[in-house]
Amino acid sequence: MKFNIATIPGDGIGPEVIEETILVLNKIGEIYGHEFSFQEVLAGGIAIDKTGKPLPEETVEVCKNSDAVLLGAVGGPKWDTLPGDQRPEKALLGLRGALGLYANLRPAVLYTALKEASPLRSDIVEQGIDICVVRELTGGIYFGERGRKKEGKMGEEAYDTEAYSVGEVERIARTAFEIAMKRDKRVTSVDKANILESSRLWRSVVVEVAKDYPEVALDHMYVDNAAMQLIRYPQQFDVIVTSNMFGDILSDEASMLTGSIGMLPSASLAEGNLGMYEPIHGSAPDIAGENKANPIATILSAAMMLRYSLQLDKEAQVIEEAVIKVLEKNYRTGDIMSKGMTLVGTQEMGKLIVGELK
Ligand SMILES: NC(=O)C1=CN([C@@H]2O[C@H](COP(=O)(O)OP(=O)(O)OC[C@H]3O[C@@H](n4cnc5c(N)ncnc54)[C@H](O)[C@@H]3O)[C@@H](O)[C@H]2O)C=CC1
Ligand SMILES: CC(C)CC(=O)C(=O)O
Ligand SMILES: [Mg+2]
Repeated sequence: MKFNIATIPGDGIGPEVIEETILVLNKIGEIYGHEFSFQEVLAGGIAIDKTGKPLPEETVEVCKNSDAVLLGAVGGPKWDTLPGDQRPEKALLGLRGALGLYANLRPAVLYTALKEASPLRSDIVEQGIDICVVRELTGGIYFGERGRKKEGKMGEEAYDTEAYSVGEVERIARTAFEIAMKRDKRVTSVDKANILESSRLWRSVVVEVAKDYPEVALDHMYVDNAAMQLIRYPQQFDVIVTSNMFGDILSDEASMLTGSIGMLPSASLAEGNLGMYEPIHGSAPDIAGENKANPIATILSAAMMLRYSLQLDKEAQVIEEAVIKVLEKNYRTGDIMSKGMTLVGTQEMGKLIVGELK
């Protein structure tokens, strides 16, 4: 079959990890007789440099007309002094909004081969970690009203607004319960309902949605406690459903349980089949251009793309198995390196994974 994939390499390590991922997809195409047609488009800092805008209209159009979107990362120090609404990161929010990508799935799985890379106590690590963070992606404080007021009690004030509607919470809660039904049937809803009105609404809507899923055990946790519990005893979590900002923060934390942020993929899903797939990390300016970035998060994001947008389950599994095989052969990028392992760069890791595809 033929599939049209929009690719957005973006900035920093984005182009490096996307390049390896395209090699993996091309090899999958060759083995299974699919044609992946890649159309590269601009977003982020590179788009600002080339067009003056972080998210050109053409990019949105190409993405809307594709079967799926694969993104590296955007942002970097070069653009840090720009006003908030002109920054590269605005492209991400713009794309998520324009494509209606309200559900962000971030699976944190500790591979057996990487147990030594986890910073957790060995008795905790031995039990294995498999958590799915379901993050609301088109609402909350990243999309709320923001601005500045010239006069405040102590001078100029700045504000950002967290707001959620019943409809927004209901659809993300439903996504989380549907996912839990295919897993261990446990949902933890994370909020700050002891303080925030938006969290109180969130909690009441999640309780209502839960009534449609009597087989799923639901509990609630305040976000500060959840941040601590993730380290103390991660096995207590199966599916975590939470708001845009809490999910952003908790998933970076959860990534470390699996060894590195360079391991965690994500799928951002809309109502239909269209989805955007990206590693959860950013553009990592500190290692950009040095062939040091771990491409596995992006390669596993491509596997999620095959599974969720292209319905190629078998091919997705083949990619995931190839990643495991390379890790079992003790190859490591710097972020997951430990004693006795073989250190490889971004490109070598990509080629090793391609070599394991069967
Ligand atoms: N989805 C996106 O495009 C995102 C973009 N950003 C942007 O990226 C820029 C840098 O942000 P940071 O806060 O530094 O977060 P970051 O995720 O880019 O980097 C944090 C740390 O993790 C390391 N790291 C990240 N990905 C890695 C990989 N694949 N392999 C090995 N090490 C990796 C980096 O070297 C750095 O030490 C900023 O402009 C930020 O706004 C941040 C998060 C998400
Ligand atoms: C750069 C932000 C807009 C987003 C972010 O950190 C993320 O989605 O993980
Ligand atoms: Mg983030």
